[in-house]
Amino acid sequence: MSEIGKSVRMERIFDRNTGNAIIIPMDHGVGAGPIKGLIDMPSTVNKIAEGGANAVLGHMGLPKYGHRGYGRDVGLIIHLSASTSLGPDPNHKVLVTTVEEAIKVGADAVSVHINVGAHDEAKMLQDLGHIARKCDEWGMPLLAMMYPRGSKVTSEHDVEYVKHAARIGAELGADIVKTNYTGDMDSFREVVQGCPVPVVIAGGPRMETENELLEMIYDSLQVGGKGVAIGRNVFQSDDPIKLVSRISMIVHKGFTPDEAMES
Ligand SMILES: CC(=O)[C@@H](O)[C@H](O)C[C@H](N)C(=O)O
Ligand SMILES: O=CC(=O)COP(=O)(O)O
Repeated sequence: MSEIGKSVRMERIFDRNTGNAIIIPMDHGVGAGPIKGLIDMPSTVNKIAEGGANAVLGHMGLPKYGHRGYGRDVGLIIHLSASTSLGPDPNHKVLVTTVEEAIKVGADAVSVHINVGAHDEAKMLQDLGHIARKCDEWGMPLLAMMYPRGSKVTSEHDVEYVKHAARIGAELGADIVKTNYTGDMDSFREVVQGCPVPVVIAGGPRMETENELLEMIYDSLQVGGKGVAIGRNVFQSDDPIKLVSRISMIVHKGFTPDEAMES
């Protein structure tokens, strides 16, 4: 029975025609505070929705303070993990919301953040397994943000670490994995081929140019990536509506970055 629920909800995150997704995380208010783009949440959500995003992702405060009650509908992913930049170890993510609480606010999916290689990796892995079981029980899709981070991780974009982190997410029950792009198509192909669930790429800090962002997105799709989960690069851009629409041309219509930029 719960498999039906997962299927129905997944279609609110992934376009049922293209099988790809544009997810815009807006959970930074916990980790980093009220940063640019996250002051007027309903307004930012509306720009993202009007641009053509499939879903927004955030903590419980997102529907509480960001629900619009108007405009184009988008999926809602409730983020269950948290840490802050003020804490002794921002890599130590703890669970602050339950799957049941996410259901009560209308979540179409939930997400957790796992830093593979971090000091508290063991607890985060336990949390991933626990939430995965709960999601299976409730028919709730689980997006796992799987980042290689820790004393043994020399580069967060190294394919050996990234593909390992992505595989962990799938094997421990995630329905979707979000992780870093590895910088080139050949290496990212290894990440996708080693992960049996859809992989979407993270954005990270602001890129120098919009074209650089669109190129990364386009390249990831050429080797099997299934979309994006990009926050700051979108909601801190000068024109989020325009940027999301360009990302949509690439993710859902197969445009090249040049074609999208010309639109
Ligand atoms: C911003 C929110 O958390 C909600 O409004 C979600 O976006 C859900 C709803 N589908 C919407 O599109 O407004
Ligand atoms: O939780 C944050 C994300 O999922 C990614 O946000 P970013 O701003 O694209 O790094």
